Amino acid sequence: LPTPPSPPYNATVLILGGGVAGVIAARTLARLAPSTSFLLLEARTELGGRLQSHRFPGYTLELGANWVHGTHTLGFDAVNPVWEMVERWGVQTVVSDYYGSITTYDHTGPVPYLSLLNDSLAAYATLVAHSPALAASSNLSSSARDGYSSLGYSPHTPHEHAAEYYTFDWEYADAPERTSWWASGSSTNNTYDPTTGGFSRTNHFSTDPRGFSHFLTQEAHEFLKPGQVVFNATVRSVRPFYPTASIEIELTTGTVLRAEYALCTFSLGVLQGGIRWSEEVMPPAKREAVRGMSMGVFTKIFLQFEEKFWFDTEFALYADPHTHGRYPVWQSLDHAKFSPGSGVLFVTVTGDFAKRVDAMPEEEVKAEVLEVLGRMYPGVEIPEPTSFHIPHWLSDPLFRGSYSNWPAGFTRAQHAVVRAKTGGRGRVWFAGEHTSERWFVGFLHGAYYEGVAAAEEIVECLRGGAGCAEVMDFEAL
Ligand SMILES: Cc1cc2nc3c(=O)[nH]c(=O)nc-3n(C[C@H](O)[C@H](O)[C@H](O)COP(=O)(O)OP(=O)(O)OC[C@H]3O[C@@H](n4cnc5c(N)ncnc54)[C@H](O)[C@@H]3O)c2cc1C
Repeated sequence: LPTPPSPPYNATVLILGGGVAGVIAARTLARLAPSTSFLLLEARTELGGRLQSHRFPGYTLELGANWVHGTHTLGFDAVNPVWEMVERWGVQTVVSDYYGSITTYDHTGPVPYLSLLNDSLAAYATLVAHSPALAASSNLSSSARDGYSSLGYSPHTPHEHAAEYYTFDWEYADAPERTSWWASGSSTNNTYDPTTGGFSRTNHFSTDPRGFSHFLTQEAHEFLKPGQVVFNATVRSVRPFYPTASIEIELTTGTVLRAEYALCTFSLGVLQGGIRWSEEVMPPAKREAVRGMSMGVFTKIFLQFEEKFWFDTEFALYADPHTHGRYPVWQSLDHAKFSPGSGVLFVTVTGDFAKRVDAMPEEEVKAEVLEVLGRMYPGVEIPEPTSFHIPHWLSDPLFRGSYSNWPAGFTRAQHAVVRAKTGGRGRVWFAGEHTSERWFVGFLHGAYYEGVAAAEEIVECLRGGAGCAEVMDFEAL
């Protein structure tokens, strides 16, 4: 049995947030230091964080993460740990055919421009292939747009812009102008290229009616003991507790919890503006670095119709004549591979356009989406959808965006500050998708590895090792 914490502590370690990073950190603590008491605090009533689903009649929709990006390549060692859990718990997935199953449209209806998509894919492949050389030359400040331009790729027409959007913005949730060339390439290679330590080039899409989060909740059920998780626990402030040089967490209910150590796994968006931090926990240099990174917005808009009237491919790309990123990427779930007969279709928006959509009344968004469908299908009277749903990741105070993006000009040193532990004597660790340098584009596997790494350091610290000692000198920054 775990040793009870000595008064005045509620636990030796408080884990803040029950997404992938928090749950996997808890699992790591339970495995490596089973006698250590910990409490996982989560504002919602379930685990999963940005793994969240919603039901339409007969179909489970993934509002957040939907894909395992990269699995495993035969003959190579690297295996995506999320893929291992997905396989272990029998989560249903199918391979997404991003480039082989797509129909192209513009405002006049179906228009063939797949060759432009292939050009943009080739440009993207060259862009990411250059990232190791950039890292070696320490030339890390260029944007992906600088990279494209220097490689001779520059889209001009709406079709070319749509093709570039599909290969870039749709992944990074932001535009090439605002995204680091080096970091986007490095994260892509570390995920997809087995020859540079990545997993594989396949993307598996969850179709599990229990929700994609099933793998994480099952993993949690296996090791979490009653009383180790507190739901409906929304953290309001994090500060040191001086009498014993430990950490004090105040919930929005006014309840105060104390622990020797804390691990904060809240999203970058929440770190940027959702919590009252004491200066010891969020020194000015760290606050500045946190603000310097950006939180992308990736919003899927779901529609269900009585019956399907659209493309038979998995994906469709729409090129708007005037506005870049206006309802560009469409996915059909009423497809033989997914859920035939479901009548479900969704469109994804990102970046500035997604920010606009997040702030609009849903009826207006619906009207715009139906208007675009009308342009894609000029001869079809577009029916009223029977169900419609938009997740609001940006305005949700528990996330404040979808996943982090590494801006052009943001340095590795600044990122190290975002990740660094604080609290005077190293009492608060930070982990989550945004703290992963190797897999920064908000990947589930980045969150996983960061949860493991932070918990391992805490265990080292508990054992009296170096984990506690090495605290960054923020004053010197
Ligand atoms: C729309 C969308 C699509 C995505 N698609 C993919 C994909 O296909 N594949 C992929 O690999 N990744 C994808 N991602 C990214 C992936 O979901 C994240 O990288 C990952 O889930 C982050 O896990 P985390 O533990 O770092 O953070 P989170 O999941 O955000 O966990 C943090 C937890 O802290 C809780 N919390 C926040 N504030 C407080 C507070 N004040 N008090 C208490 N609790 C609080 C939250 O409720 C949450 O449960 C997507 C994300 C989104 C939003």
